Amino acid sequence: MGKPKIKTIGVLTSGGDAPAMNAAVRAVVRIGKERGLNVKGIKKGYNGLLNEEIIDMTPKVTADSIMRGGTILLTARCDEFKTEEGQKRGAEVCKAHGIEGLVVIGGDGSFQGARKLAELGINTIGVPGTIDLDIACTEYTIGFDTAVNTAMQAIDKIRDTSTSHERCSIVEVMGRGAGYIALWCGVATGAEDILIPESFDGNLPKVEQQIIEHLLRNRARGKTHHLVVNAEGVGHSYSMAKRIESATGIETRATILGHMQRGGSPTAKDRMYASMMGAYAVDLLCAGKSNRVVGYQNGKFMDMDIQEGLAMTKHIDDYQLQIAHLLGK
Ligand SMILES: Nc1ncnc2c1ncn2[C@@H]1O[C@H](COP(=O)(O)OP(=O)(O)OP(=O)(O)O)[C@@H](O)[C@H]1O
Ligand SMILES: O=P(O)(O)OC[C@H]1O[C@](O)(CO)[C@@H](O)[C@@H]1O
Ligand SMILES: [Mg+2]
Repeated sequence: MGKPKIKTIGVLTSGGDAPAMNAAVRAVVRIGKERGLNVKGIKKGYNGLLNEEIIDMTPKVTADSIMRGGTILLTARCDEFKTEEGQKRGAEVCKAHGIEGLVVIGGDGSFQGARKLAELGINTIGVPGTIDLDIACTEYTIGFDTAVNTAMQAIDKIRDTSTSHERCSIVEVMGRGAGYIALWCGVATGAEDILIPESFDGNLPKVEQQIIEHLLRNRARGKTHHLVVNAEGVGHSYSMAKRIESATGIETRATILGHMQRGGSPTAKDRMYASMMGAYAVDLLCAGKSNRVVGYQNGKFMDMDIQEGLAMTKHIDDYQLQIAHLLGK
């Protein structure tokens, strides 16, 4: 690889944190150094950019971070950056600190900000970091694998006690408007019902009635537990539990797993893919690229225009849905 034209790049994490964001940051720092670049770390996402919370990144700063959850750069959501003034100021801060290229590790919202910075002359590359897996241009996002495994382990535990008490349990998992975490956890824990926003038409009484009938059928067959994995995009787990209990007389409990799904030591897959994606982003910047998002498709890391990537829509595979349903029957 020839000598890159740019000398200094920045890296930030934005939106909800995701396990293995640290691996991506570490790769940006180490591969950046390898390519002869200065690397600056911007703390607290776009918030820290606007407040100029910028530090020099050396391999020492990222030492002992690859196995840690969260993000050593901290993260935030920043409404000011959604405004034109905020974005202009962000680009000015980059220029004032000599940051010619920027790696933004975050979700779809963060990529909107990255696109604006690219329009304002900062070479910007997005790296998909979100547990939700809700970015259409990539089959993998940093943190999803760890989050699914964390949620799966929690649900296994709930299933133990639910079976002992012969209860019905509803477990609500994260994912925002996407049902990937629910689908994966549901299949992986042998859930009887999996509720995801992609196949939810808004008719809650209908869904509850289906669960009630399924639960009663299973009880008649002698099944001692009934596990429902519900995506937060469907929600209403507590009220659902109350209505199921009063309709069936079977004790029903709801658990919302919440932020524990975003923490914890990342899986090997997340560490590996995040490392590759962080490195890939640096190499795109070295090649003079901007306004690109790194992805993983058909077994390969790739990149595409951010706008194009954001315009794509993602669908949960029909076959997977159908099989998930049959497995829980
Ligand atoms: N339209 C936009 N224009 C500019 N910046 C944006 C835009 N939308 C979001 N951002 C910036 O990106 C930040 C993170 O966005 P958001 O809260 O949607 O999370 P995300 O990156 O999608 O990650 P996750 O969904 O995993 O939490 C926002 O707080 C804001 O600073
Ligand atoms: O941490 P916050 O701001 O409550 O955001 C929670 C949201 O962030 C995510 O964890 C990641 O996008 C979603 O699954 C969830 O809806
Ligand atoms: Mg998002």
